[in-house]
Amino acid sequence: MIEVKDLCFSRHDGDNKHRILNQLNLLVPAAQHLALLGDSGSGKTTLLHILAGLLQADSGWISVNNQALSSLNEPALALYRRKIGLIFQHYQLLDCLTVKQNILFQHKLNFPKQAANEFEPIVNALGLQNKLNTLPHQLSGGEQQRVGIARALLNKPQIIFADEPTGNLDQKRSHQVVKLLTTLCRERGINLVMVTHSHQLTDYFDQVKVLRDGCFE
Ligand SMILES: Nc1ncnc2c1ncn2[C@@H]1O[C@H](COP(=O)(O)OP(=O)(O)OP(=O)(O)O)[C@@H](O)[C@H]1O
Repeated sequence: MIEVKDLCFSRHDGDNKHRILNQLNLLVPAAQHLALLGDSGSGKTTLLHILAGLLQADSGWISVNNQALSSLNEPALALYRRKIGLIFQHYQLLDCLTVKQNILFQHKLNFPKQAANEFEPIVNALGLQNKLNTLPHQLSGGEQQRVGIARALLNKPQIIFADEPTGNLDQKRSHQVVKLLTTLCRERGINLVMVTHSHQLTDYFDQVKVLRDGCFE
């Protein structure tokens, strides 16, 4: 569950202060899925980064699974970030590693002593079983994004934040990827917050919010 109250965040551009998020409120109940829309520059990525513990809010209150983010010190924040999955528009795969190595990489870093038991079911669900020894540049955009989703899911995240994961895909592939992502998250009870520019993809979500002038419409 994600709760946000009166969240404010500004960027400084020289002497100018630019308010990006202004008294923002949000509630995403446990296991629910939120689609986050808004014009370019409206602050979607900024909000995602604050919720992921990558940026610090100026003021306001954020609670994720009953844990107040502002109360976490740096080691606790690092632990928090381990429990979330991040999916990016540009996939962020390591080009010198195979698909299998890419999917396992973060799990090995986060849980060096644990077996990746979910590897096979996740790879099969995403239809990647025949691509495991392939390098990322030999894959289509949709396939690369499925590798990004597999990598995020393997860490057994409580929450996934996805920043325009279909930004580089055509309409058909976008629907395939979002359908897979939402289905796999639902099966696992994972909260999902996905930034998108596409209103056509919002049918897969429980909630749709549009950012404008620093708060939701
Ligand atoms: N590192 C930064 N330094 C200064 N300003 C920034 C920085 N990153 C983003 N901004 C500004 O903050 C505002 C919100 O940016 P953000 O990336 O959150 O928007 P967005 O809604 O995700 O946009 P898009 O849909 O184009 O990705 C924009 O005006 C942007 O120019």
